[in-house]
Order: sequence, then structure tokens, then C-alpha cells
Amino acid sequence: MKFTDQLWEEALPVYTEIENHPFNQELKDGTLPVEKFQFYIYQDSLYLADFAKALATAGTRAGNSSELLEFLQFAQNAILVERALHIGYFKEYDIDLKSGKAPGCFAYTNYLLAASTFESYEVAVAALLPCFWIYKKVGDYIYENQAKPNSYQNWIDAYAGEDFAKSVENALKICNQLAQNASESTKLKMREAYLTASRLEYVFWDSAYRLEEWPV
Ligand SMILES: Cc1ncc(CO)c(N)n1
Repeated sequence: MKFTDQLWEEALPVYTEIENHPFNQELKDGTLPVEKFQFYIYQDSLYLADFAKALATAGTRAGNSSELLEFLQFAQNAILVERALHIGYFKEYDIDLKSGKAPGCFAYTNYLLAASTFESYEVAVAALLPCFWIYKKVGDYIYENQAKPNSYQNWIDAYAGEDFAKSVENALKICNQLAQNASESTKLKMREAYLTASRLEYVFWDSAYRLEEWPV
């Protein structure tokens, strides 16, 4: 059994909650209120800017230049997706750019930045993996079950598409290679990091669905 299969099995209850979350169910059915999607897109633009930094940072800690290159490409891609959001959705919706990160986005981005900086490279990679893998699974699930036409088609196509699938495959491969050479204690930390980041993926969607605000 691959290490990533073990990760998937352990975090499956979290993934199931993500798939069943009203945000993703309504996105799939095309009934998600546009206000919630706008909130999500704005939060996601803030997320992607930090995600790119976390990816580049993890890359600098890789043991070889091919993994460094892979992570720099992931980082570049996150920046390009962030820009595309601005060119596309930000123009389409009149998004308020001033409110800043809601607590859910804040928790997730800061976790990824901290993990990529202060944890071992192996643990950093495990923390970054759910961003790829969960989005791929959610994208495929929605694509296969979606109502047509769907006003969120661009978003669905981005994550169910082949380019994103390639990145996910590469991230999984790196994670499995690292686990093969890792100690038991490192693998335990990798599993914890994967689970934590999976939970934060849930928190991020839930935050958007609730239009989350700081309590004070
Ligand atoms: C919150 C979140 N996680 C993962 C991705 C995919 O990179 C994204 N765009 N946003």
C-alpha cells in the first residue's frame, strides 16, 4: 500500500464531510448563492498568494533540484491562478478587496506558511498535499455529478482538468518517495500534517459558506 493511500484512508471522514458540505453540493447543483461564491473567490485569492510562498519555501528545502523545480512550478502556477481570478471573477463580480482574510483563511494560510518554514521538508510536503489532492477529488466529483448548465463551470473545469491532474500526480509521487526513506516518527508527523491540512480545507469551505467574520 502506498503511503498516500494510507493518508487517504485516514483522512477519508474529513474528505467525505468536504464533499457533502453544502458549499460543494450547491456548487455542483449550480444553486450556490453568488454572494458565497464571491466571498470564496476573494478568500481564495488571498489563500493562493500565501500558498505560492509556502510552495516556493518548501521547494528550497528539497533534497534535489528536480523537486525544487517541481515546487517552483507549483508556486508559479498558484500565482497564475490567482491572477486569473483577478482578471476573470474580480471583474465579473464587484468584489470588495478590503476586508482581508476571514479566520478560516487565516488559519489555513498561516498553517501552511509555518509548516513549510519550520517543519521538516517531508512534513511540509505532507501539509501541502491536501491542497492538491482534495481539490482534484472535489473537482472530479463535481464535474461528474454537476447540473448543466452551471454558472460555476469555469471553476469546475479548472480543478477537474488535465493540467491540474498532472500537478497532483507529481505531488503524490514526491510524497511517496519521501515516505519511503523517512523514519517512523517522520511518517507519523507527515500523517498528522496531512490530516490537519485536510481539516483546514474543510474549515475554508465552511468559512465561505457562512460568510465568516471575525467575532471581534
Ligand atoms: C483553499 C484552497 N485549497 C486548495 C486549492 C487548490 O490549489 C485552492 N485553490 N484553494
